[in-house]
Amino acid sequence: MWRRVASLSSSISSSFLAQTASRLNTWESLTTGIAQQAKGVIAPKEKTPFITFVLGGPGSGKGTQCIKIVETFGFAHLSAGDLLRREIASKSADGAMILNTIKEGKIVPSQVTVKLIQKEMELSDNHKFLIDGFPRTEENRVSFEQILSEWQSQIGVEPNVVLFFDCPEEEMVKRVLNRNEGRVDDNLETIKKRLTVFQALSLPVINYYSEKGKLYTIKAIGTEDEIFEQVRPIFAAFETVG
Ligand SMILES: Nc1ncnc2c1ncn2[C@@H]1O[C@H](COP(=O)(O)OP(=O)(O)OP(=O)(O)O)[C@@H](O)[C@H]1O
Ligand SMILES: Nc1ccn([C@H]2C[C@H](O)[C@@H](COP(=O)(O)O)O2)c(=O)n1
Ligand SMILES: [Mg+2]
Repeated sequence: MWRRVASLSSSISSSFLAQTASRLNTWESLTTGIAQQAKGVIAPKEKTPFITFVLGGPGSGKGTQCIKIVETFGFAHLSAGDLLRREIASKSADGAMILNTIKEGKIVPSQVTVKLIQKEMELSDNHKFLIDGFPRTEENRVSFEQILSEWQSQIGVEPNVVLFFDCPEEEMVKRVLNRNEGRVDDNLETIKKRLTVFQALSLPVINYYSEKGKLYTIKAIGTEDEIFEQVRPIFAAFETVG
């Protein structure tokens, strides 16, 4: 059940949580018996959320494969990096800090990133979420789980699926340097820092989900289509169950 069980997190504004509470209560009422009686006419928002985290080093192909997953399985794609870049572009209060952090190849404080992700989830009409490039650190992971744990929800505090695109470093570097999208972090100096951060801070998160039995490791070399053929059966299996 989507129910408030604890005091509100100090890191998230009360008005934001009030909006979320209202939305989640809607989900609660509609995912109970009443909704089941109305089977067949349930709008996507009324379904239990299905959360996929998409992890992997810089240039491992997360964004590329997310596009294919969206096309094939109808997920909403929330890229943490894209949300942060949008903050920079909109010149928001955190924009300058985010830009400097990204240029340095470091990780933006979790409260900033989690807030952006939560807002997008709340605004989405979809119930299936691909959260790309998040959680990048244990701090990211715990921060997101804390938000979820404040609600006694049907989804618990964990993602349904965690994808890990496992790619050799030299291939990731090659891809990032060829990306040509004008990103401030697509240069050799920043990539080296991002790879160090990935090893030190992101691999522990990947190991955590491996121990939880949530991790699906994809060998991220070969053509985009070949890689997607490893991804497809993971979601196809959930479609059959759901
Ligand atoms: N299988 C592949 N073979 C060759 N190039 C690829 C492959 N998959 C993606 N690319 C290219 O590599 C670059 C990086 O891919 P993508 O942006 O999807 O990576 P990412 O994991 O999202 O990286 P980041 O974490 O930096 O956002 C892009 O230019 C993309 O077109
Ligand atoms: N959870 C996250 C995700 C991203 N960032 C910052 C740091 C990354 O280098 C940059 C780009 O992300 P990408 O597009 O490669 O997924 O954004 C972060 O701080 N925290
Ligand atoms: Mg990406």
